Amino acid sequence: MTELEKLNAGLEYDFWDPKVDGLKIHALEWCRKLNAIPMQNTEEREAAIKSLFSSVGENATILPVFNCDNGKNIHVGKNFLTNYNVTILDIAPVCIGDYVMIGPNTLITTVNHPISPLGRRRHLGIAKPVSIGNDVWVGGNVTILPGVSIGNNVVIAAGAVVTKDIPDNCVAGGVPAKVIRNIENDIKEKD
Ligand SMILES: CC(=O)SCCNC(=O)CCNC(=O)[C@H](O)C(C)(C)COP(=O)(O)OP(=O)(O)OC[C@H]1O[C@@H](n2cnc3c(N)ncnc32)[C@H](O)[C@@H]1OP(=O)(O)O
Repeated sequence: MTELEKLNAGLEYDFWDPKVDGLKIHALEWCRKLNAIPMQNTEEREAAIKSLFSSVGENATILPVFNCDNGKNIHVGKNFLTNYNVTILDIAPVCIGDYVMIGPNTLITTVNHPISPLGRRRHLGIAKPVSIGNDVWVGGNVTILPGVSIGNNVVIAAGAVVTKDIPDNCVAGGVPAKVIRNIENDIKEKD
């Protein structure tokens, strides 16, 4: 198996492998372009977001500085908003629904490194997908860890570290994040 095949199979891979490392080039180039486009050039920014991501719905707003690791592993629905300094390490797929807002300085990471120092000296990584449902507000300074699924109609409180799945219809917060309270979904068909 090549290192890329191992990565895509969810196995440990060598992140120094040139083909694995090469995935960053597209992201670095398009993040640099997107971050440099003035905010008032809406159409140019939307075109850059489309080039950066695998898929994105209408009305995407991404404030600078945005960074990601591949871009083509990011799938986003409509009405997506990220505030300043959001980072998505999309070594594995990151699937985000409709009407999702992400607060400043938030990190979504799909990648872990071994706990063993020998594994880290061998530059091993392991990637697991992250998914976020519809109508989710992720507050500022949140960290979402590899393999986590967040349901629909969820608020992640500022500063949370989300280590495990979060169900639908709740506010979750803390380190590690736990459900703080359940909330109603007041969305109707016409909304
Ligand atoms: C897209 C953007 O740009 S977002 C802009 C950036 N803004 C932010 O990041 C703000 C995020 N907002 C928060 O974190 C808010 O505290 C909210 C939305 C989670 C408040 O949610 P509510 O359900 O109304 O919480 P409420 O204020 O009633 O507090 C409920 C409990 O949760 C606790 N709590 C509230 N916020 C947090 C938090 N960030 N972390 C941990 N616990 C929290 C409260 O202390 C309280 O605990 P208690 O019952 O023991 O007293």
